[in-house]
Amino acid sequence: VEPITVGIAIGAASALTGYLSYKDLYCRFAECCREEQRLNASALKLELEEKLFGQHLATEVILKALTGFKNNKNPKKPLTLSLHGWAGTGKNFVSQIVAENLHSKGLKSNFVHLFVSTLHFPHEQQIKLYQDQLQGWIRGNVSACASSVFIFDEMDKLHPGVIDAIKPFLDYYEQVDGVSYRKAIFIFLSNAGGDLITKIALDFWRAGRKREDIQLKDLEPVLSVGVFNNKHSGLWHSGLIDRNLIDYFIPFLPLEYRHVKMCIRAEMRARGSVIDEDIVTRVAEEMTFFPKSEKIYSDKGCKTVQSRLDFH
Ligand SMILES: Nc1ncnc2c1ncn2[C@@H]1O[C@H](COP(=O)(O)OP(=O)(O)OP(=O)(O)O)[C@@H](O)[C@H]1O
Repeated sequence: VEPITVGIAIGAASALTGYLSYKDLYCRFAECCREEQRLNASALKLELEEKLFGQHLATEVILKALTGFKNNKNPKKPLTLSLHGWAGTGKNFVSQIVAENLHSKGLKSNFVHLFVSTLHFPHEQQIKLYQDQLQGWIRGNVSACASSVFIFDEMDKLHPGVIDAIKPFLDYYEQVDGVSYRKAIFIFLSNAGGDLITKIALDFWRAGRKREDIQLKDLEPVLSVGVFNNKHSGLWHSGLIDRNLIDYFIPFLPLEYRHVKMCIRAEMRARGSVIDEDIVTRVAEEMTFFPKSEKIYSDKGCKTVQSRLDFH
């Protein structure tokens, strides 16, 4: 008998004789919903600090919101986060990091669900159908796993009203039709409010103040009112805002030239390339910046960095 075969046999036997419970063993091979699993807050902090550039507010609020929520054994409502900002500033990127820290398979997990407005809810005439489907889908998934995560991308392209269908699930009810939604997490992504965020960032810049001095209180109230009154935010006159069901409005600041450079270096590192500062500068200089007079913020954030790098 080969030593390897013996090792496997011993491993299997010890597992079966009680070092690992049946559930542990099962969950090594199949994905399990572990509702009580704690969040590794320091790992999430490290990951956000290392990978997410130029977003001190988003990093701080996301960490605070998730640790508070996951440490609470008895939350009174699901966690709802609304992420706002210009294109390419990291909203999808952060959602992916958050998803991976909650369910290790991230967006591929059976317990993480991504809805894209233009893909899943494209027709204005079908709002009623979408509302029914959305309710059924969320009810089914939360019944199967209470700590399910739902991400709604392109909220600004969602017809007003669709999202209000899930309002009862986001409220302070202990149960709705026998299902508790209190451990679920809902994340909304939107470009709405990007103009308000940029204006405040620009005001700070013009006043010679540091970007890192912008505080949540400078932005959050403006953002919630702005989004509520914006017909194209997906949350126009929404009961979710009206009833204070959104826990955090999280601003993503527009990215500057130095952040774009950081994204380029990160992408080179991810590809296993040696970092060549000449290429970094060349790619960064190909990007376009606004406003016209000062050219501070990247029009597309870090969004086209990957494809531009292919040309160098
Ligand atoms: N702040 C950031 N820090 C690090 N990388 C970033 C950041 N913002 C964007 N990126 C990089 O750019 C890519 C595109 O960004 P992402 O898809 O997160 O933008 P977005 O804000 O969701 O844009 P949109 O509103 O257009 O959907 C990411 O996959 C990531 O590689």
